[in-house]
Amino acid sequence: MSEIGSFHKVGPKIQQFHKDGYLVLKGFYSHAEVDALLARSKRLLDDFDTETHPRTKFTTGDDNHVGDDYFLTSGDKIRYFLEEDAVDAQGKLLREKQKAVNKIGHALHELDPVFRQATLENDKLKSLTRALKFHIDPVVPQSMVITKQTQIGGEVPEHNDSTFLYTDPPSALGFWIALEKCTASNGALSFLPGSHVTTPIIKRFVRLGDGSGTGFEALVSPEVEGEVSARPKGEYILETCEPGDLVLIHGSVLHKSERNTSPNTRFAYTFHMIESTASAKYDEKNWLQPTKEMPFSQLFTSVQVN
Ligand SMILES: O=C(O)CCC(=O)C(=O)O
Ligand SMILES: [Fe+2]
Repeated sequence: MSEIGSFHKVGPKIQQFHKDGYLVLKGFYSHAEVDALLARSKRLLDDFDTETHPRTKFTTGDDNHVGDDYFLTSGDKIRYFLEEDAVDAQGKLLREKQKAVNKIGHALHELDPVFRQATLENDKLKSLTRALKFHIDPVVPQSMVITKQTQIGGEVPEHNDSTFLYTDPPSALGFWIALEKCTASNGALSFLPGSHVTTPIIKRFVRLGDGSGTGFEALVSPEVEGEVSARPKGEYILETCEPGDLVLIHGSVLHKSERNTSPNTRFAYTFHMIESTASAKYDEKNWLQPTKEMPFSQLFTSVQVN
């Protein structure tokens, strides 16, 4: 049964979301939508130009800065990030390009018509977001396709998303859509239920002061950090998914995914929302910054225009 349409009937599910910090909505996206998103993802991989990519183009010097810049300026573009084990120290690709990309980001929702349709122009998604009452004026700052390639698909270590999209107070909410079957062996997501309540956001991922590179900055003093970062109780739950399942991820819930050691890729489309009212201040140190040409995309606004 697909959990679509009248989301108001799934009040208990919203309670579940608030209790666990995440919620799996089976079949939220239709087969046709998933097929279109998957086909488009593959098309984007075909379009990947290795000649101009900082990790693989011919270079005689230290290209770390170029790599950082490629990442830091990707917020309003469609760019490609490689699997660690797909490229050697000389920048030579060790497998064909379509099987070497770890993720594509970060403005698919804005620039690509198929992803735009699934995100900003999706009424079902808007109804869901309204029903969640998580944001008053939600904006989508970023989107990605994560491919988790066969055999070498990198693990995503334990984290919470508000560390990466910090607002004060935290307001990030992740939308993660399985485009392929996700199992224990190809790196399905797992979650620590309830950790969004017990685990405060104690650091944020920032652009470094000199404008190059990124790092973590503590939000609490070192003495307090020891106390609040103590292991939260409980066991991780692995959430296997079918194509079209949508997982809502609270910005403070701990989650992760293991390396894909299997012969099957694990394509997923993921985007985030944050609050854009003055009461949730977007941090100017965040790695991702809106540009004049492309401010963060509004999903809907509480301001009535009529
Ligand atoms: O797809 C993954 O393995 C990790 C995704 C994730 O952490 C997210 O979308 O917030
Ligand atoms: Fe995440």
